Amino acid sequence: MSDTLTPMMRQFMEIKDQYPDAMLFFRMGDFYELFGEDAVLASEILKITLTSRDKGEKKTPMAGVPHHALEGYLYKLVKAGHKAVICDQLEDPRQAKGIVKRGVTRIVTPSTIIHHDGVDPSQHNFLAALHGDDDDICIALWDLSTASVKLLRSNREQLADDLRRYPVSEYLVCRDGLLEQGQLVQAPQQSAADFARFEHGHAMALTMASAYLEGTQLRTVRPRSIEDLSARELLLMDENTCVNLELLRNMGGGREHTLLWVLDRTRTAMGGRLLRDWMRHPLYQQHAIEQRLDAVELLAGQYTLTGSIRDTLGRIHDLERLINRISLDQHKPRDLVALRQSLRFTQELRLQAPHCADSPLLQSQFGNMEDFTSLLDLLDRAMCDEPPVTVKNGQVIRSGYDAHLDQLRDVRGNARDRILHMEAREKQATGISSLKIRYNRVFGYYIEVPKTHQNRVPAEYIRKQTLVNAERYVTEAIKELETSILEAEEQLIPYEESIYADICQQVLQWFDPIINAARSIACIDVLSTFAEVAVAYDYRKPRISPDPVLHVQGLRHPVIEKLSVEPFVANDLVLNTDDQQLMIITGPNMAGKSTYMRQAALAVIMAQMGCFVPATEALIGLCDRIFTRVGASDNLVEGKSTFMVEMSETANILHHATRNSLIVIDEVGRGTSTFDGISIAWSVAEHLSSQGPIGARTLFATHFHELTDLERELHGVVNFHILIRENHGTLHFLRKVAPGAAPKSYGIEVARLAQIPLSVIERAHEILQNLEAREYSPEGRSSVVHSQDPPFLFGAVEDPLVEKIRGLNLDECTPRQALQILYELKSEAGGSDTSRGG
Ligand SMILES: Nc1ncnc2c1ncn2[C@@H]1O[C@H](COP(=O)(O)OP(=O)(O)OP(=O)(O)O)[C@@H](O)[C@H]1O
Repeated sequence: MSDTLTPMMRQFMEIKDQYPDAMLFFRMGDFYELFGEDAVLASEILKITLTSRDKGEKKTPMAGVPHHALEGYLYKLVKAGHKAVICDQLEDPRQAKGIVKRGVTRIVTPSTIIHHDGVDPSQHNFLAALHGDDDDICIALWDLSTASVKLLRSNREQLADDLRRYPVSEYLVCRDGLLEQGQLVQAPQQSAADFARFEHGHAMALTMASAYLEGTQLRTVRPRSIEDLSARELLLMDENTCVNLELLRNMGGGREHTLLWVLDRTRTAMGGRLLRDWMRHPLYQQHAIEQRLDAVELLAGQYTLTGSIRDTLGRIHDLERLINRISLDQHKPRDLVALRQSLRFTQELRLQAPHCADSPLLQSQFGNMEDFTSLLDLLDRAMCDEPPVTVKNGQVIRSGYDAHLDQLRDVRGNARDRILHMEAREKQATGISSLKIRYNRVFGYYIEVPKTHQNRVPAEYIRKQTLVNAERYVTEAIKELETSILEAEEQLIPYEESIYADICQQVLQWFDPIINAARSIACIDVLSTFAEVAVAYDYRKPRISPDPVLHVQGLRHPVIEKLSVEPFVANDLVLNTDDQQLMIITGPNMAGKSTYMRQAALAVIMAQMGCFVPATEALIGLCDRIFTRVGASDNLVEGKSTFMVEMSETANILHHATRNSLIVIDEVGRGTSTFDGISIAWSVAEHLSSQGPIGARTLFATHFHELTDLERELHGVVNFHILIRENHGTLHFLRKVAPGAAPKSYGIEVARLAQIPLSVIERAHEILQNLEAREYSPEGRSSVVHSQDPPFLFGAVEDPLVEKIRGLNLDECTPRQALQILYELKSEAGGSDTSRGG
């Protein structure tokens, strides 16, 4: 290290050397300063002024941010992919002998930023730790800001898909190659004792995550709740299905026009996060679902009660994150004020418990909220109403809370009065009316007497300084006064800080009750949101059945009915695993096939979340999984063609669906030749049918009319179509689903609607007639279905080979000639045998 460095820069370099890969924020007075390359980079990313430091060493670039604005800047840096190290002053600079002692207090990475400026209130912010081999990967998703963990299991094939569903901002892996963006960390030798109750893989993943977090927080970090999703009975949906149904995100990745967009009227941040959890993981347990539905029913039926519950909820801050910030020592005095307000309204919420006695779920949620009277009493007595941003500015603790603090404030606050009082006393005692008590930094307080009154100065005055026109003195009394004022000033802030820290400690004794209350508040928020939405949009309570049935009357699509300019047309739906197990749905493009099928899946998801459904009546048989094969979006990023995506999605369904699943197939086999496509669609339908190995409730939309023949072939397959009225070549979409197959496909009419040139439309009609002439056998059965005479797409064009065969006179051929002819024919047809004859 260079000898020319100042002691402070030497201290900086020593710390920086330990964290070469991070940007070091070095506390100096009211600023956090960055030096060297860190400063240059920070000035670019944070748009802050770059200056330079030029004290005894060569010029060093420097940039700084005010300490009170640190969190916002950290958030920006971390978002830009950097890691920040915070180095604080560990002692009061006024007390410091020589250079102020400094040390690293925390390290900030994407998953460890917990300040409200830096985290989305409606989302978790997870660190994902992965442990295991390709076949069995155990994952711990740890949200430091809420002290909660979710455990999942996955495998190599599904990993990316499983992780995509959660807001993860950092990944840890125990071995290379497990996940591309994962940071490699050393696998633990053994799991931490706290996690020993979990099975090995999860215990190891938890240990990896806790070691990493403790390394950033420089303190013990423990989760307060660990939920093992792999052990819960939940309705499973892969990420594809969530995207296809636009549950939380629309196809473009945004929140607009999703189911979440319709449902999210939560009033608290905690409720917002829980709603997303419930949407990702609807239940698969009749009793638990019914408990939620009963709670929603009670709330939906009591308008005034629910209104007042929701008003109260609206005043509760993010208790979960507040208490975690306090526990990780990253809080401001205003957080305690927010906590106080939130607890006050939590108390108010508790008063509603008796009105919710008929719902066991609501009762248990209210039961989990402790009485916070004594904590509130402490916060009321201790905390000012509007404390400043930091405790360093004082005025955080209310007067009357601590007698000594009041006394110190008194001494400082009354200093001016006491001086004026002393001045008046001295004037009177000496009879010098021009005597003044003044202050300067060299002498402190002193008495100034004009030269003209020197003869009246009492003997106990001690001369300190002579000016041209005046003399300055001190007295024992003035020294005492000064000492008490300065002492009070010096003691005041540290003393107030110590009281504040003590209050935080007392608050932390309530950590568990506050977290429990936060979770209950979240649950009450979501249930009352469901109630509000049910009333607002006329959703009804579904009945839940363990049998694989789906009977819905007047079913609507929750999103489209809100967006549609035309009145939404409701439809009925009956599905079971017996006589109506697989619905083949036909109808022109734009008729409403996708909408009808998606609304069925959404109704099941909503019901199993515990939400009422957009229907007049619904009997929902529990679904273990929902599968969708929808649309044909190229996944070029992953290098898969439209057809490949279609086929992988279909394969996934065929491998994993059970009799209790719900399957939505919106066309399959489109991205290949017609015959291949029909054949694939046909055999997929057979496999899914009740005669096949799966037999799940299935909605199957197709433009292949051939598939409607399945109704005659397989028990349980039923044709439905969407009604259309055709008037002089113009199509009217009636949106009504009716039994039977669509009479025709109307593709060309829809093409006309889309403004395809008339000449092309007319030619298409001609070609269609050609095709239709050959499509059906004389008995009216599809030729494709029965593999007789596959239709020629463009009329009867004779193959020259056929012509040649027809022209042969076999009676005049020797066997050798016949063989020769056969070789020739084969070679013309593209075969590779060589002729042996002459
Ligand atoms: N029941 C309904 N009531 C009112 N409008 C509807 C209804 N169903 C569908 N629509 C409207 O029609 C549009 C097209 O519907 P949808 O995408 O379901 O058609 P589709 O038959 O699946 O078409 P394609 O075969 O081209 O995929 C929807 O975006 C919606 O605006």
